[in-house]
Amino acid sequence: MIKVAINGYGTIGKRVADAVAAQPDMEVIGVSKTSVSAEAYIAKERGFPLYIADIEKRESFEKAGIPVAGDVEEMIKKADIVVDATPGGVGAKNRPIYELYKKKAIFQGGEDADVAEISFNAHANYKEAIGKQSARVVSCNTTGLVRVIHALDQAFGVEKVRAVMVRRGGDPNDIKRGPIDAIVLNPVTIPSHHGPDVRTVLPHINIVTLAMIVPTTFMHMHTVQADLKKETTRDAVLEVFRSHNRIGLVTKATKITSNAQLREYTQDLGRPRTDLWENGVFEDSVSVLDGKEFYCFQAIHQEADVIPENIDAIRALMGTVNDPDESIRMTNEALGFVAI
Ligand SMILES: NC(=O)C1=CN([C@@H]2O[C@H](COP(=O)(O)OP(=O)(O)OC[C@H]3O[C@@H](n4cnc5c(N)ncnc54)[C@H](OP(=O)(O)O)[C@@H]3O)[C@@H](O)[C@H]2O)C=CC1
Ligand SMILES: O=C(OP(=O)(O)O)[C@H](O)COP(=O)(O)O
Repeated sequence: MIKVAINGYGTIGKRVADAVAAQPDMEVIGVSKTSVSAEAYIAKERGFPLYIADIEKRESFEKAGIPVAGDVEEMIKKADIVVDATPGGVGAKNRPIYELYKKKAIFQGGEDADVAEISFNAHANYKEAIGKQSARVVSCNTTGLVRVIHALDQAFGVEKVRAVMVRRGGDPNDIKRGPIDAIVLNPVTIPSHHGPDVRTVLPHINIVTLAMIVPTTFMHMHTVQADLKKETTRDAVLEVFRSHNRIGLVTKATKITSNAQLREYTQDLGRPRTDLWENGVFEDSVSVLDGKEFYCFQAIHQEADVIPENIDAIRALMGTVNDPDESIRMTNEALGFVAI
């Protein structure tokens, strides 16, 4: 069993912990926080040993009825691999301790690309990540873009991509950013950082992205346009998406045309935390004009789509599964999901 520590038991960390616990070949040996909050009680309820960044705070946790297993350094020593899910930029500050104890480490998209040896997406570069000491799972928007661009590139070749990220203003529980009532060009300059971030995984892709932030919390929404190298048809593209295990299709029959309705749908499907781990491509939006111009809308659940990628990154770095398709299958099966 791979011993996994999750350093940062927050929006992403708590989802990664549950996903690790569901896998047949790995276990959570500890999670960490800096202060008592709701997630500390969830970690206790799940039976995950809780470690804390500042051991001086042990009394505050124990007064709150939360047992403390030790400090973060002790957790790191016990692990084979650490998933760092601390706030953006904190991961880079934690890297030296992972290096000190020679622990493999997975970072998240809020870190700069140079935090790790490779920027990771299971479908795009799992084999290049095998055995590496560190990886950065690219952020939710980049994960969503890489999945659809890589699928199109493999099937038809991609000349260039132009995409717009309409990003959520904050996560549902992230009241620090609300209430929100504005459409913020973010950044107002073009391109946004997403294009260069896609190229950390797919360096050959000619891509320009634009981004803004809007008053919603449920999911991001992308418009994706790609010039394909080979002539194709809408049906052929839909077939590629239908056969991809992390690209879902929001079908015409559901009458879903928004992130809110899609969240309701994942809730009714019984997904844990209503998580949409796959891309939510709107079937009716999939278009191929003049045989080579591809367009679509896709919803990206920011809290969820990076979670299976973290699991596959664990297997790749640990070198326990060399076939990306086998790892992806194991991960999806253990999470109990088939792409919508
Ligand atoms: N939220 C999202 O939609 C997405 C986030 N990401 C990326 O994932 C990473 C984590 O983001 P997110 O989960 O939203 O962040 P959260 O703020 O939800 O969680 C951060 C967690 O890290 C803990 N923490 C903070 N500092 C330390 C420290 N020094 N040592 C140990 N633990 C610490 C916090 O504990 P405490 O609360 O007790 O302080 C909290 O549990 C970021 O890089 C982000 O960019 C990527 C895709 C989507
Ligand atoms: O939108 C996201 O990152 P990205 O736009 O850099 O891909 C993630 O959801 C994290 O966003 P946040 O930094 O607003 O929490």
